[in-house]
Amino acid sequence: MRITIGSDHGAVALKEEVKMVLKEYGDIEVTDVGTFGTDAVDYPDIAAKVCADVASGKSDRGIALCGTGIGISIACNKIKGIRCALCNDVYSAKMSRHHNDANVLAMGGRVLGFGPAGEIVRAWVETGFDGGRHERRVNKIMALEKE
Ligand SMILES: O=C[C@H](O)[C@H](O)[C@H](O)COP(=O)(O)O
Repeated sequence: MRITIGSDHGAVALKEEVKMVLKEYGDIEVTDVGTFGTDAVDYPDIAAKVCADVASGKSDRGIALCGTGIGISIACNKIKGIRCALCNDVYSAKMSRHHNDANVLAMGGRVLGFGPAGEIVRAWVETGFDGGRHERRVNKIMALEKE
């Protein structure tokens, strides 16, 4: 699996922790689009970089982080082809894959501790899409982009 990850200044430390979790798998190729320091950056710019990789197929999925996860998830969901789920718990992370086929995970660096965030990432990476009735609904979500 190829994953592009990015964060604003509010989640740089979390981004490093998430990368360590992804590295444990051994077969996940991670692209880090920044930011790399504590200087303030604008989360829509990071959302655009993460989602460009997912929408183009360069990456299979994306992980987008900011202080709360709210701003970057809103921005990601403006981009065609993206279904970004803001998840602060493992159940939501699993369901975002089972039912929504979320291709971008958002989390908040000022919300989550490293332990819970790691569990969320593992659940999200390891869970598949159920299809069936959920495929119909996801297709309707994607059709909304064309309106
Ligand atoms: O939803 C937005 C994110 O939480 C941002 O990380 C946050 O707004 C950045 O705030 P500040 O510029 O005060 O660090």
